[in-house]
Amino acid sequence: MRYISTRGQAAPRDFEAVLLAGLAEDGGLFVPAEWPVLTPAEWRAMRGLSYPALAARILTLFGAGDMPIGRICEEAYAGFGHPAVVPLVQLDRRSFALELFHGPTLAFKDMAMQVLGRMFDHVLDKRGERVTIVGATSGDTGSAAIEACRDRAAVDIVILHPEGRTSDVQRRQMTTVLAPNVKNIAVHGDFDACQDLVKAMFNDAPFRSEMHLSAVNSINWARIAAQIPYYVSAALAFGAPDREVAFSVPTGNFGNVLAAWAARRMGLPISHLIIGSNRNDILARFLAANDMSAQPVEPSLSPSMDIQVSSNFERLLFELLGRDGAATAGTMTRFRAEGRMPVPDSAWREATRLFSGFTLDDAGTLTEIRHLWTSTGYLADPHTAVGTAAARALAPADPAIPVIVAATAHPAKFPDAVERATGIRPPLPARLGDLYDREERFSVLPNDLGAIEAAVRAHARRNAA
Ligand SMILES: Cc1ncc(COP(=O)(O)O)c(C=O)c1O
Ligand SMILES: N[C@@H](CCOP(=O)(O)O)C(=O)O
Repeated sequence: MRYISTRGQAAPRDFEAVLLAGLAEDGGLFVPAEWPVLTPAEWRAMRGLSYPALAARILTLFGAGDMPIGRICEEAYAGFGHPAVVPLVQLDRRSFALELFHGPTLAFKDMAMQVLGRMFDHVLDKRGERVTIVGATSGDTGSAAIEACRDRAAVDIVILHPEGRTSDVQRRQMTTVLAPNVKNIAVHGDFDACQDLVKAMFNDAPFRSEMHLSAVNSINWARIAAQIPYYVSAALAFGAPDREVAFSVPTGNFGNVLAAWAARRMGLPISHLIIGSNRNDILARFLAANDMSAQPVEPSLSPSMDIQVSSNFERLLFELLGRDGAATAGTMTRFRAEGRMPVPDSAWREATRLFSGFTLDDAGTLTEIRHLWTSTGYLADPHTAVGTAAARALAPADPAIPVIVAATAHPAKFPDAVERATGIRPPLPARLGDLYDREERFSVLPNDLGAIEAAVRAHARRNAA
């Protein structure tokens, strides 16, 4: 399997090289040169596989088979808190929660990150190399990445989070990990600023090569690849490939729903992809009226989705534009310069045939958490609640199609919102019971590339010494 850049100017790579590279050197994102497409018989043959075996099977299709991928997946999911890894919970007659938060940091990011940490170990050990991972987080990627990379011999990791804009639990999950290879930086700015800083570090060629930068955000294709298996697992459980399913995905950076799109591109019968947004609803506005215009990021009760520039949209755009790298590069450059993405009408119409978007503000989110609790006894986190409300509002007309909602975080990560809605303060699992007593360690820096690069360099040098 070879990978090409969405901007058409980077040399094709294999899976291992894409894992290490993160962002392509032309500023684009890596995508498979050709999509693997499975026959109905091949999908059916996956029924009954354990989740780790299914994940290994999918990742092999994307070129990860040169690694000991079976062992990596077994180990990655061994510590999850549910025997099914990704259990399905019925919410009402036709909607179901696909719980993706049974990993160590209680959010769906663990699903891929536990695999990526082990992949990095394997590849770096084999090559005798060392990398510096830089990542941006609105709250969940950071803790999952730190948990997956802490104490790994060949990895230094620096995570940027927007100062004061995560939940306390999210921040503490990052800043209380005192492993020497981990550094947390709170940036004066929002998530988009953090993500821009990460991309700017990658686009600074001398710095990138000096530091051997790697990425754990979903700009890294390996993240998307490792998020595809749970869509496959859920669809198979409902009878795919012999029955259609729909997914509702609370969305920010567009990585999770892009993984669902990829599963469909591989031949899984997914009839609809419903995108749930909080008040930062650039994607919903795009789908409603081809209005992809970035506005200032506003804090919400679902802080992990407080994002306006959804990185992975570029991968979908590339497909909508007929895999034309020059057109994708031009569109992205104009978006960056003008804050508005000029998507051709035909491409927008094609997107709306599959995707639909729904916006839920904070009041609606609290109402939805309360409604779920009183009507079904299900305690949802605010992100998941955006997804369940979207599922109800935009369910496909055909009642035979089940709607599967990606339940992306454990309610205990957002106890204030859940308590406001239901009066119940969900407790953290026992292993995190002392989170509020642990020492926190992080730096606070301005939104300034020079300052951030200096901090990354100092961190990497200290650990190399
Ligand atoms: C809990 C939670 N839900 C939803 C999202 C949005 O997912 P994505 O950024 O892949 O669209 C995030 C952040 O990524 C998250 O942490
Ligand atoms: N919501 C995310 C934002 C980063 O998303 P990613 O999927 O690109 O890593 C977070 O929690 O940090």
